[in-house]
Amino acid sequence: MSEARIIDGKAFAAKLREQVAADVQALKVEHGVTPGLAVVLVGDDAASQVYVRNKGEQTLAAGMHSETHRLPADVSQDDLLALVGKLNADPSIHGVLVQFPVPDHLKQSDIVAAISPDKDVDGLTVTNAGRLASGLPALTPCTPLGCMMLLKDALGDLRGKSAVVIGRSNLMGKPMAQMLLAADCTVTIAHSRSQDLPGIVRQADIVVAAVGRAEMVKADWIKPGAVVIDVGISRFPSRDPVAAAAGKTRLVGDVAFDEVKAVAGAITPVPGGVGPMTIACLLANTVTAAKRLNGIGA
Ligand SMILES: Nc1nc(=O)c2c([nH]1)NC[C@@H]1CN(c3ccc(C(=O)N[C@@H](CCC(=O)O)C(=O)O)cc3)C=[N+]21
Repeated sequence: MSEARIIDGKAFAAKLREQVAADVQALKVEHGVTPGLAVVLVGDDAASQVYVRNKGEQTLAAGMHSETHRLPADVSQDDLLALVGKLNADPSIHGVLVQFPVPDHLKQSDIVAAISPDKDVDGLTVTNAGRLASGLPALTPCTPLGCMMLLKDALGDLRGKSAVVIGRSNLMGKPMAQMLLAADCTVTIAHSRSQDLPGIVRQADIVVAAVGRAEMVKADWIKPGAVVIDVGISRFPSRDPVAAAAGKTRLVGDVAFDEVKAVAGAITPVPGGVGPMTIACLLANTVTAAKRLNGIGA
């Protein structure tokens, strides 16, 4: 058995962003529409600051309109919902995203519910979850969408494959399972309460790990040749003590990469796998939303 192919999510995401930029250019020239994304950040969580800055930069680089709204950590639910309402009504904005997590006094589900489903580029509203589950045109969550693109690239046809999704969050596990099902996979959703998780995962041609437990998925869980997609991102202090003292972190996925790559057929690394796809898919979803809001075929 040879070593797994390492799936280069960073390169794939760069190509997808080029495609998005070309779509944006065509929308501007042919329809006079510039897709616009508004990101709302509450408080000053360090990781969120980095993600939101990256989103803004990549949105601009694709030729789109970008707005970042920074609100204080103690903002009231009413003030936050008022901003979401304003963005829903703003014709220059086609995508509205509230960065999570939000401080404890705010209710995530109520915030999501306030976002117009047609501008819900995170695909988190009940309306979009229902559309996805019903096979209707939807805006779908960016991370599972990126995983599907990588899987289709790695495997071509997914029909009839056995897929195991580890994790059942609304943001990742559930929509991932729906997308795999729509692609005619035989889908199992496993989670922290599943009995014999290793035994379940060993059946899979496709493993998507999205539990948020560092290096939980081991080599002896993997059927030889399986495609392994690692969605986990855990942060630890850098191995270099000097860098660690300066606050540098290293990212670790849900998969024990070094051992699993000896068994798998293909595997995504962390970082450089699914993460970059998430932001590229956010841009793609914003273009999709802009087209639909303007009645342009999409
Ligand atoms: N409303 C909302 N929508 C989100 O989509 C959302 C969110 N809130 N809150 C946080 C999570 C996390 N997330 C990531 C985006 C990009 C990378 C990414 O680009 N990761 C790089 C590394 C980045 C680094 O070095 O920190 C990689 O994996 O190679 C990771 C994670 C989006 N999220």
